[in-house]
Parts: sequence; structure tokens; C-alpha cells
Amino acid sequence: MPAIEVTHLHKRYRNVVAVDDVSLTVEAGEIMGVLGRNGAGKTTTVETIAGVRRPDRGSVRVLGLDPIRQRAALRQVLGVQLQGTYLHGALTVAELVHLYRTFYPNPADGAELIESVGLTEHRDQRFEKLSGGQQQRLSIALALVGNPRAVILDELTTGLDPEARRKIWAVVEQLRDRGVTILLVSHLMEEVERLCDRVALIDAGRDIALDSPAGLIKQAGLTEKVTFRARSFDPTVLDRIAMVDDVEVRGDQVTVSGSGDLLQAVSSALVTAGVVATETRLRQPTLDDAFLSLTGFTFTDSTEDR
Ligand SMILES: Nc1ncnc2c1ncn2[C@@H]1O[C@H](COP(=O)(O)OP(=O)(O)OP(=O)(O)O)[C@@H](O)[C@H]1O
Repeated sequence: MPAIEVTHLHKRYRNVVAVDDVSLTVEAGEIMGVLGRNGAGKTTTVETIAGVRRPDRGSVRVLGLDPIRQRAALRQVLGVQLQGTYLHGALTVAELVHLYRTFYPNPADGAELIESVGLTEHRDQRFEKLSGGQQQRLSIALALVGNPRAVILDELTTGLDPEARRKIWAVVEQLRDRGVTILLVSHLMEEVERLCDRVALIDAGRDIALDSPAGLIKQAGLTEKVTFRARSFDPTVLDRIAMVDDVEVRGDQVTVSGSGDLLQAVSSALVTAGVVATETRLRQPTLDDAFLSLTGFTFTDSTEDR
């Protein structure tokens, strides 16, 4: 049985269709990334999975439970960190963790949890006095208090500095090692490539691709590129290499597209032909390239209006 199963989800707010038709399945122990530009419907999708919103159509099952009808049971096994969590401002970090521990039969150790998100030295600080990044780290800790079997994390490292980000990634990796299923909304390519087994790409309220990061790159039909500089380059030198798809010459800048061991094949053909090439580089397609190819937008475009 999959840990999370969403089938033909549809959700609208008055006259805005936020989620048109999204289906996705997350297997137990898997880290699934949810990617898409602003307004694509990611948060609405994960909020519906968390039972915060009621779907207009379609079905959602999380660990075999209906998030609306079996909300109380779901809360015991699903940890949720959503955007803009509001917590009682007058309570300290330690008090909030202590309070949340009382909601669960087998809670995590409070001090260890606070340490894992790097808040030990702020444990006696009130929530309202924490910085935005510290508040966010606390909301991640609170999502994990109940030792959940599955976790939803919506933009978990947005706004965190690089050190805090790495610390949170290590927390997610420890969860993965314990077999916890994770649904992770992210705008950070590095985060997705590092953490996610598979990625659901959502655009205009629809799932448009569901694959591993490498699989998405493949699906987008992207090729490797070898670039170099050479004077008066004659592209027919590369004619006989089967793995070359295209050669573009602009002045002394040459770009060769293709697949396989392209760098090796191009380099030896250039040596054989006596071509003096400089600044030779291999550029592998990235997840950002796949995102651009599949949606028409780059990751950077997708976060520009934040
Ligand atoms: N509470 C709401 N009331 C009305 N419209 C909403 C509400 N929440 C979201 N929307 C709209 O629904 C659409 C999908 O929003 P959603 O927040 O799910 O997208 P998202 O992919 O999470 O975006 P982002 O990357 O900016 O967080 C958008 O057009 C948004 O304006």
C-alpha cells in the first residue's frame, strides 16, 4: 500500500481553480519532492493531503486514512510543517515543544529535537522573539514531535541561511534512514536533487511529470553539451561521431550537443583533426533545465516574485 495516494484531486477557491487534476503516489519510505512555479497549486495540494482543506473532487489517502474523516487518527502518524505556521507568541521554544509532546503517546525527546534543529541556545526564548528562520526551524521540530510515519514539509528551508539549511537537510536524511515517508515542497533545485527520490512537477493545477530527478532530465529529452573555443572551426570534423546530434559554431565558440561519452569522443576527434581547442567543458543537463523544458520556466523564474 502506498503511504500517500492522491487521485484526480480538484480544489477551487471561489472563482480560482487552485488544483485542477492532480494524481500522485508516494511509496512508504520515499522522499517525494513537489515542484512548480508560484501559484501552481503545490500548497493547496499538500494542505489537502494534510487534511487542512477539503477536496472538491478526487480522493486522498494517507497511511490508509481519509484526512478529513479520520483527522484525529491521521494527526498521530502524520507530521505537518506548513507555510506561515502561527504559534502562541508568549511561549518559549522549550514550552512549545513540551506542549506538543503532550499530544502524542510516544513523543520524541524534547532536548534532542531542539538540538537537531539548532535551537538549544534559544530554548528559553519566546516564539515572538525568534527570527523568521528560527521560527521556521521550530515549526519543523514541532512537525516531528510525535515521531510521525510520514511528514509534509512545505518549503522547509526557504529563508534559512546555508548553515541552518544543511542542518535541516541532515534532519531530513535521518528521517529517511528511519524509513519515514516525506512529501517536500521546494523551490530549491539543490535541495530537491540532494534529498528527493522522485519529483512531482505541478503546473497550472495539474501534475505534468512524476519521476526521479535523473528521469525528469531524461523525459525532457535533454542532451549533454561540450563547449570549446577554436579558430575557423570546420564542423564536418565531427560528422562521423554517431553520438553527436548538433554542432553550433558562433565565432570561435563551438557547442556540440549529444549523448554518451561525448567529451571523450569530441576530444579525440579534435586531436585527430589537429584542431587546437581551448576552454573545453562538458555541461550535463540539470533539473533546472528539465524544469524549463517541461514548464517553460526556470526555477529562478519560478521564485522571482517571492
Ligand atoms: N485561500 C485562498 N483563497 C483564494 N485563492 C487562493 C487561496 N490559496 C491559494 N489561492 C490561489 O490558488 C492558486 C494555487 O495556490 P497555491 O498556494 O496552492 O500555489 P503554490 O504552488 O503553493 O504557490 P507558491 O509557490 O507561491 O507557494 C493560486 O492562484 C493562489 O492565488
